Amino acid sequence: MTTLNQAHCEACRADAPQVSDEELPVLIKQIPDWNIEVRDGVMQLEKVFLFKNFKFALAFTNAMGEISEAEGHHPGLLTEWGKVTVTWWSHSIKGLHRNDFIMAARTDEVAKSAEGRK
Ligand SMILES: C[C@H](O)[C@H](O)[C@H]1CNC2=NC(N)=NC(=O)C2=N1
Repeated sequence: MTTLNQAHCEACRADAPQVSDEELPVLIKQIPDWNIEVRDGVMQLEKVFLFKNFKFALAFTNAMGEISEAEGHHPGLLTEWGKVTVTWWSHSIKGLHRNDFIMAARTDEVAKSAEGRK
């Protein structure tokens, strides 16, 4: 079975199913440091990554842009001095899809090799 951080996103179709109540605890266990937030009724995955300064935060942001473009699935990215807040959800279904868990795991992989982590 492919682990989340080696998987790839499928196309975001408007009729795709959201992650079920049964799948959610199984998937969230695989990305242990991510939080579930609900904003305007939309369930999202969120995690804050800390860096030594803005330059390193911006470099991580740009690296996230690269993998997002490659996968055709994009996060919310709040880039501040010393930290980046990454938020994943599927706009097309206004909630969480397996793609979001894949990209959260891929985000952790990018962060592992990012310079200037705190
Ligand atoms: C046309 C384009 O591929 C779609 O709008 C993609 C772009 N990136 C996306 N990213 C996210 N997070 N959710 C989407 O539904 C989504 N849709």
